[in-house]
Amino acid sequence: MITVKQLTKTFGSFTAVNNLSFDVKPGEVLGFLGPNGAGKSTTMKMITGFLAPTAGTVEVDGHDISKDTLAAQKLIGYLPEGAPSYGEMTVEAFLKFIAEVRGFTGSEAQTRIEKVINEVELGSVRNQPIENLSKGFKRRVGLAQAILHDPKILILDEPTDGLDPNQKQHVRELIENLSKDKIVIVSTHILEEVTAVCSRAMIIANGAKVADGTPAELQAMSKYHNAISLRFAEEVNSDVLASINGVKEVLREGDWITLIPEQTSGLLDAVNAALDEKGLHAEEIFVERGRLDDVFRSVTREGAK
Ligand SMILES: Nc1ncnc2c1ncn2[C@@H]1O[C@H](COP(=O)(O)OP(=O)(O)OP(=O)(O)O)[C@@H](O)[C@H]1O
Repeated sequence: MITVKQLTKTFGSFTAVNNLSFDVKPGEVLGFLGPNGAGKSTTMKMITGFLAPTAGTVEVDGHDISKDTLAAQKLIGYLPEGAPSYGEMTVEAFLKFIAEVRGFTGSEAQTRIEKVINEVELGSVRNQPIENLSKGFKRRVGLAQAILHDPKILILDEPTDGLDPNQKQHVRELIENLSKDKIVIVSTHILEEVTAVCSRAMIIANGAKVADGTPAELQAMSKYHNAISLRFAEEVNSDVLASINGVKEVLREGDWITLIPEQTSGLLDAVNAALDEKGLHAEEIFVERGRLDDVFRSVTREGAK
C-alpha cells in the first residue's frame, strides 16, 4: 500500500505539487495524467525518495520514504523520465551492475538478467553501449532495470514514450502481466493507454488532484457519456435531429453525427423511434461511453483557473 498525505513541493515561490493526498492498493494500476508541468514527475520522484517533499508524507508498505528510505526503495522499481544513465556501459553490463546494487550475485543475478532481457526484448542489443541505442531501446533498458528485482511496487514515468506502436503494445501487455498483486503507478499522455492498462486514473493540474476514479467513472463525467453517434448514407439536416426529445446538442465530426443527451440515459430509444417516424435509416449507430480527452480538457481547464 502506498499512502500519500498532503504532499507538497515548492521550488522557490513556485508550487509544483500542492497538498496531494491519495492511497494506492495492491492490484491497482494507477494512471497518472495531467498537462505538461502538472507535477507528475515531481510527485513520482517524491514517492520514490529521489526528491524530498517540502511538506507531507509518503508511506510505502508502512515505511516512511523520508525516514526509512532504503527499506521503502527495496520494494520499488522506478523508471524515471528520460533515459538511464551510464551510457558507456553495455546493456548487459548495466543490468549486471543493477543486479549487484539490488544484492543479487552469481547464477541468481544471471537468471534475473536473462529474464528481463527476454521480457523487454533486449537480446539484439545486449552487447551495445547504451549511449548508442535508439530512444525506444533506451526506454526499454530503463524498464528492464526497474523490474529486475521483481518489485512489489512499480513507478513508471511515461514508460511508452519514444516507443514504436508495436513496442507500446508490448510494454502495455508487460505492465498488465506484471501488475497482478503489485502496485503500479504509470504516468502517460496517451489517454487510450489509460483505458487499456489502468484500473484507476488520477488527473492532476497545477500540482493538485482534479479527478480520480476508474476509467469508466471518468468517462461518465464526459458530456459524451451515453451520447448517440450515428452515420447516415444521405445528408440529414441537424435541425431534424436537434428536435428529438432529450437531445441537448448536435455535433458533426466528418461523416459522424453525435447527439449529446440532456440526461445521461434513455436517449437511444427516443432516437430510434424518431428515426423510424421520419423514415431515416442510420448505417451505423452506437452509444458512447464517454471520452477521456473531453474530461481531461474540462477538468484541467477548470484546474488552471
Ligand atoms: N528542480 C526544479 N526546479 C525548479 N522547478 C522545477 C524543478 N523540477 C520541476 N520543476 C517545475 O515543476 C513543475 C512540474 O514539473 P513536472 O516535471 O513534475 O511536471 P510533469 O507533470 O511531469 O510534466 P510533463 O508532462 O511535461 O513531463 C514544472 O513547472 C517544472 O518546471
